[in-house]
Amino acid sequence: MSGNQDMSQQRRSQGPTLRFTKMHGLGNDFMVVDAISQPFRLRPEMIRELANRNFGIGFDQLLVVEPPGLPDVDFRYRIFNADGSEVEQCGNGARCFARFVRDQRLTNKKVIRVQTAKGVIELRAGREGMVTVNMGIPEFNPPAIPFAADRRKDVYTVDVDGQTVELSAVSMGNPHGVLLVDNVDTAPVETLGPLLERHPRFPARANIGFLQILDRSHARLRVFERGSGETLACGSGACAAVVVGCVRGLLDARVEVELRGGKLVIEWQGEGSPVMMEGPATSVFEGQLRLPGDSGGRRRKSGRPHKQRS
Ligand SMILES: N[C@H](CCC[C@H](N)C(=O)O)C(=O)O
Repeated sequence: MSGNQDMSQQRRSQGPTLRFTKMHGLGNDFMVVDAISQPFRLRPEMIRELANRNFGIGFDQLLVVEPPGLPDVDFRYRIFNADGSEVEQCGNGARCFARFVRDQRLTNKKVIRVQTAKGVIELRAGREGMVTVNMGIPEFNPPAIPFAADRRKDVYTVDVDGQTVELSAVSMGNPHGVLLVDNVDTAPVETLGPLLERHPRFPARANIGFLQILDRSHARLRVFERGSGETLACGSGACAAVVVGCVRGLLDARVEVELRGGKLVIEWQGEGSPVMMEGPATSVFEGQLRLPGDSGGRRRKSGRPHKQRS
């Protein structure tokens, strides 16, 4: 589908129908697809078209539910940004994932273990659509983020756009850069966000958080997300910001993070321990669309099912 064609023009080529649910976590919005009960395979250019808010469905990320690839997990959780890139982690998406698999009766468990591209995370469904996620243990070692530095530091200086900025770097399974700002409302998100997202010192690109600390247990945050631009909320970004604030001695173990779309509660007991995130998951509508004839769950030429990545 070329860039200027919209979904309606594609309806003539009668491909498979795809059922999906539109969801969001504090306004960070998702197309969620059950790829267990329906065949599913989308190329990056198709994901970009579907993510388009004028010609497609419109979303920050596509979340895909697949059968587990490991013995001790319930599902596999794949995440694609609006630019079609597949990534390792999505915190707001994890909460919506937990709500989706229960709403769709794919499980009745309250504690759900899901395999992501970077490990296993645990989701716990609570009351009134609230979900708590064990987001795993943050990683500060530069090669593991990845971030180009000869050794780990709490604060790095990075040359960008003719200036030198101070930022911290951490992985929540996905890479994050975090800058401290006086006021998120006036922070240079639109200018520095895209430049740092693609900065050479982040060889896999990065999500860039702008953190305003109000006191030791309250903060405000805006995030320019890798592959999606600024979103109304970023769960892994809130986790990254809190652990950075803790390591720099500026935040306590339990922090309420105010994002443009609402509030998350983040808890972290220090190095080596996992980050816990609690927040809402909202289901907006269910839909279905006709995919172009050359997409969907067509089996590989050899007739074997689409290879499950390990
Ligand atoms: N843009 C992110 C993925 C989505 C993260 C965000 N939506 C969240 O809630 O954690 C990345 O490329 O690593």
